[in-house]
Amino acid sequence: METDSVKVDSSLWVGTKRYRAVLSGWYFNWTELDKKNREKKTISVPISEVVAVAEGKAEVQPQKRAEDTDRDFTLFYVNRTRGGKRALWCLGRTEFCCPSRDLRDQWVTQLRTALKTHCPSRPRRLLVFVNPYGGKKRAKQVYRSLVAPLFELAGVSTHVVVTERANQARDHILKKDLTGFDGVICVGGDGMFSELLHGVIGRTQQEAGISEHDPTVMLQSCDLHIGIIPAGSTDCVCFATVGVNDPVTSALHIIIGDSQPLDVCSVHHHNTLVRYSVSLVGYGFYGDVLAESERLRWMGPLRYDLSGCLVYLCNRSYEGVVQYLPADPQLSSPRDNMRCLSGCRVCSESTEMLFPHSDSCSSLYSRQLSQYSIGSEGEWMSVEGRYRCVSLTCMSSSCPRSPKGLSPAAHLADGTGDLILVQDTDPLGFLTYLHRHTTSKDQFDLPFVEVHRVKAVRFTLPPGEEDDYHDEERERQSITEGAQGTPKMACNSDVESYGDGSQQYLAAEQEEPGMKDRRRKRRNFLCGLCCSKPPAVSVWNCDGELLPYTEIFCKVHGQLVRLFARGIEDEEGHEENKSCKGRCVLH
Ligand SMILES: CCCCCCCCCCCCC/C=C/[C@@H](O)[C@H](COP(=O)(O)O)NC(C)=O
Ligand SMILES: Nc1ncnc2c1ncn2[C@@H]1O[C@H](COP(=O)(O)OP(=O)(O)O)[C@@H](O)[C@H]1O
Ligand SMILES: [Ca+2]
Repeated sequence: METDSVKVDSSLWVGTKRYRAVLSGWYFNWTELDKKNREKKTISVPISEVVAVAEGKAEVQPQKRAEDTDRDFTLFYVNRTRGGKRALWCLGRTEFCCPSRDLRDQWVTQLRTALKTHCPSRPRRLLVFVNPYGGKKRAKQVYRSLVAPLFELAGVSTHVVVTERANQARDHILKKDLTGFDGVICVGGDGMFSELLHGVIGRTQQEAGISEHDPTVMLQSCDLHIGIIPAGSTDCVCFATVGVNDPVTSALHIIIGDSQPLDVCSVHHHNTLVRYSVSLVGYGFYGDVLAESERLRWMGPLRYDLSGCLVYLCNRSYEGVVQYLPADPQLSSPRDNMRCLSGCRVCSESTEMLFPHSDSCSSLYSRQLSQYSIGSEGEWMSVEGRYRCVSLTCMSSSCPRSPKGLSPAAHLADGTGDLILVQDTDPLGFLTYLHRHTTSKDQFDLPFVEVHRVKAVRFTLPPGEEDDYHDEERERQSITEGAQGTPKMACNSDVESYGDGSQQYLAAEQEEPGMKDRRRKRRNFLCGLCCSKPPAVSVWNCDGELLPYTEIFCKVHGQLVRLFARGIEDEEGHEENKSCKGRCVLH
């Protein structure tokens, strides 16, 4: 077959030694001397992981570019090393010296041709949003020092926007001309990623003429890829889709054009879309932790540790009615210990059901497909009780704080989410549950914890349970109504239409000034430690944003968006590359 034919086969100097090098089809293989143990070893780099080929003895930093010698060329490629437990990617660099200039030109031309032939889907132009406000407030510096030089080396052009306000990135993607961009990049944390997610999904539905407010609608999957350069506090989405929150690793996944489909959960209140989520929709503990942490943002990532302790000490639980639509248990289960790794079988089988190639549906296929559309089948289940936390996660939600994640066997792209119900229990029991997120012990193997793989969830308050948050909300509405005379339904107050007909959703943080303060006061745990009447109602944490509603309907949309990633690589699968250690440049 043409692609397996040898393109170039010659001897080349690598360092002071001359060995054979072969470029054939998908791989560039060469031999070099391992300096450490002074023995020959063969390096094999897939063309798909070549970052750049440069004439001469080239360097990454433009200012250090060496002179162009006419018989040398430099190869830059993905090199895997170890960073603790996780496989980090870094930029490998090897200089080759050819016997003649012609042979050098032949190598460079053939390598560049192979790149173009085998990697047509690599991004050439990216729209980059940098959030100077999130995490340790180092996003600009991280981008400038670690990422921009790699994009330049790889010939990727960028338009960089350093945001000046919340939701600027979302609004830009929703309304500006995106012609010519092959992807959008978030330099920040989960909250910043969520802005790009809302922009890309909203834009795609706008262009497809689909109303996002209809909870039963099948959303159009989005082609514009999203990349994440981790520079936030939790960086859960990056960690769960790449396996590590390292800017260079993520930049290399973006450059080589990896593509990882991702499930997205839509959150509705009555007939209004409130938010989308890819990691956590959490009520109770995680909601209270987020609410409390907003006050402590000046602490950076540590704010979650302090607010986690404060919320834990308040020992709160909340009444709720949870209805859920179970996914097909024959396909997978949250307890089957099948971690979702790069090339995951469960996710690739779901692809067949979510996006069939053939029109003719086999009976099995049509039965399985139906499980992905809500409403026409399946039995809704309903439970009611008092819960420490109710969490819905479309993925493992692993993060540096919890390397296994909220649900270790959840899948990135299988069209389902895992619903975790932690019933009210004694403080020690709940601490055990939380602590197991940081150990290898099974956090679901506790009597007060249940987990279900689901396609949809509805949360409501038990009849008669007062929802003081909604009372405040209605009070706010009546004030607004008085002022404007036009009745504003609670569920429409979050939708404000712009002249161009596009609908913007006022995310929680854009609600009326003062509402957040009232909510925070109600939730302020320092005073709450002693307050006699704890709030009956918690608040929802949706990927790091607080939701302005308690009663919500969540639905999982399989593989709705795509990230520049490939899932978590199984460390064992790349033994041979460990020997490349120490050849990395640009730390
Ligand atoms: C006694 C030991 C306690 C350890 C508890 C470990 C809990 C694991 C927490 C995992 C949370 C993963 C879900 C991610 C949510 C993010 O979207 C959100 C916002 O992330 P961002 O700050 O925007 O990067 N972060 C939080 C903590 O709500
Ligand atoms: N320039 C800005 N000023 C203030 N807030 C911003 C800005 N840019 C983005 N944001 C908001 O900051 C929030 C937190 O950003 P994120 O990058 O997730 O940091 P962290 O991980 O620390 O929460 C996001 O919800 C985003 O909407
Ligand atoms: Ca999933």
